[in-house]
Amino acid sequence: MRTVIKNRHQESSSGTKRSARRPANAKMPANEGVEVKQSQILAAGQGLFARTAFSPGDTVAAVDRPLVTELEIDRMIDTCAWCCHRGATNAVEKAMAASIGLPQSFIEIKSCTGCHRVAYCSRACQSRAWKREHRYECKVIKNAEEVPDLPPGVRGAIKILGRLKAEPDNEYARVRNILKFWPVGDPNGLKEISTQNKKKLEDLQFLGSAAWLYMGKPNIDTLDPKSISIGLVSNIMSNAIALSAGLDGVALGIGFDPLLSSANHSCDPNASLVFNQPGHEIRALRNIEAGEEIFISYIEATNPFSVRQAELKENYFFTCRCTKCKKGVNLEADKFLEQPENLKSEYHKLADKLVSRHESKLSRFLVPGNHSEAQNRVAAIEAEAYSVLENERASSDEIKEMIRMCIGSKMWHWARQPIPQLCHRLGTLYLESGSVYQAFRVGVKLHLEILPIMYPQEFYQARLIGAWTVSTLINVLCGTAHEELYKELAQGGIELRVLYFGFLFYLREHTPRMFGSNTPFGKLIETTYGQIMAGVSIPETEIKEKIQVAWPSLEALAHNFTVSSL
Ligand SMILES: C[S@@+](CC[C@H](N)C(=O)[O-])C[C@H]1O[C@@H](n2cnc3c(N)ncnc32)[C@H](O)[C@@H]1O
Repeated sequence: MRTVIKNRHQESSSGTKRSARRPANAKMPANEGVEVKQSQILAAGQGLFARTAFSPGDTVAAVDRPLVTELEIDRMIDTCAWCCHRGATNAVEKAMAASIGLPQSFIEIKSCTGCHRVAYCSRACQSRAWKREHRYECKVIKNAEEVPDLPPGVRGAIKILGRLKAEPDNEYARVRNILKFWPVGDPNGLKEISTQNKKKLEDLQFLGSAAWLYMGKPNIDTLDPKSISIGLVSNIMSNAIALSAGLDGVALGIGFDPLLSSANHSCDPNASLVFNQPGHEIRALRNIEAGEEIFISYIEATNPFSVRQAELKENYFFTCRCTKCKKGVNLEADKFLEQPENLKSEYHKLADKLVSRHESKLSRFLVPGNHSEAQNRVAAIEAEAYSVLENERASSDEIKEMIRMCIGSKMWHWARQPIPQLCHRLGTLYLESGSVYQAFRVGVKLHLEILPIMYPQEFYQARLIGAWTVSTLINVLCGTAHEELYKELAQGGIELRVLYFGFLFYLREHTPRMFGSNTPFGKLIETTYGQIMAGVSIPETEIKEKIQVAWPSLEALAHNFTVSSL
C-alpha cells in the first residue's frame, strides 16, 4: 500500500534548474515531495521515495522535531531534553567554546525541579516538553534510588506508553505506525536478530518489559501493553537515528521519526540527515529524479566493506544490500595503495605481533588476495588502527603513532579509512590541549585534501563543518595570543586574515542549502558574517581577488603536511 505523507514546512529550492524540477524558490507544502512504498532493495520492507525531482542541497523531507528524541545518559545533565542544545559544564569548556564561537558557551542548562534527572535550556523548552511528554516520565524517573539511569530507547517507550494510556484514541494510530517498522513489522525480524545474536534480542525484551514495569504495568484497553512496550523499545533502538551536534560532533542521543526513519540505508547515499537541534531533515546530496528511492547512510559510509557490514549487523541487525555493498570489496573504500604482499619488510615483525593480538577479529579486515600471510599482516594493521580509533581514551601520541604506521607502510593513502577518522580525533585532541596551530594544520589537510576525496558530493555536510572548524581556528590564530606565529606565517606567504575570508564566504554561500538559513548553524554563520563585515571597509570583490592570490599558500600547507608534521 502506498502512503503519501503530507504536511510541514519545506525550504525553497534554488539550485540547478531542469524542466522536470521545481522552479527555483517555488513554495511547496513540505513532505508532499516524498512517499513511503515498497523499497527497491529486496527484503528491506518499505522505503522513502521522491515524488518530485530534487537538486543537491534541497530539503527532501523535514520535521520540526523527531517523534522520539532521547539523550544519551551522559548528556542528560548538560543538554536540553527538548531542543538538544548543549551547555558547557565548566569554565574551561565554556572558554574554549567561546573562543571558537560554539553556542554552548552561552547556553545555561537547568534541571527539572521535579525529577532532577533531565534538564532544559529555557522555560519555553521545559513547558513544551512537559505538555508533550515529560509529564509521563517525571514521576517515573524521579526516584533515583529505585530507577537506574535508563537507556534512551526505554525512556522513549515510557513516554509513548504514557501518552497511549492518557489519550488512547489519539495515540493508537501512532503506536501502530511505529510497530509496523522493521524488525518488529517484519514477520521474521525478531527471529533474525535472535539468530544473529540471541543476547541482543533478550536485552531488547528485557528493556521493553522494564519500560512497561516502570510505567506501573499499565492496562491499555484490549492491547497487550507488555508486547507493545517490547515492540516499541525494539523498533526505536534498532532504527535509531544517531543525533549529534553538527558543530562539535558530540553524540547527543537517538531519534526516531516515522517519516525520516522510513528512509533505508545505502553506503552510497543520495541524501543525508541533518539535525538542526531540534528540527530534523533529509537533504539531497545529488540530483534525485522523481520516483527514485531516497537513501541515507546510517553509518560512516567511507569505511571498508567488511567494517560497514559488521557495523550494520551489530547495531542495526541487517545485512546491507545497497548497490555499493552488492559490488563487494573491490571498491575505492577498500583499496590499498599496494598489494598486501608488497608491505615493506620492516613492517613484517610488528604486523605479525598484531596478527596474534587481533586474531579473533582479523576476518573483518581481510581483503581479497591470494597471499594469506601478507593479507593477514595488512588486516592486522587495519584492526589495530580501528581499535585505536574505538578507544575513547587513546592519547594523541597513540593516534599519531597509528597514522605514522599506516601512512609509513605505504599501504594507506590519507583518504583511506580509518586515517581520516584518526586525523579528526587528533585535531580534537590538539585543540583540547591548546595546540591551536597543530589543530589548524590537521584541519587544513582534512578540508582541502581528504574530505573532497571521501565525499565528492559538494553538498555533504561534513565538508561544510570541516570548513567551519578551520575558519574558527584561523580566527583564534589571528588573535593577540598568537601574534608572533601570525607574523611568521605571513612572512612565509600565508596570509591568515585573507584566508579567513575565503572560508567565511564559502560558508555563507553553502550553509543555506546544506543546513538551512533559519537554523542554529545558518544563524551562526550569518551573525559571524555581519559582525566581521561591519569592521571591513574594502569591497567584497577586492577581498575575493586577494583570496584567489592567497589560496595556493593554503593548498601548499595541506600538501606539505606529512607524517613528520604530526
Ligand atoms: C530505519 S528502517 C527503514 C524502514 C524499513 N525498511 C521498514 O520497512 O520499516 C531500517 C530497516 O530497513 C531495512 N534496511 C534498510 N536499509 C537496508 C539495506 N541497505 N539493506 C537491507 N535492508 C535494509 C532493515 O531491515 C533495517 O532494519
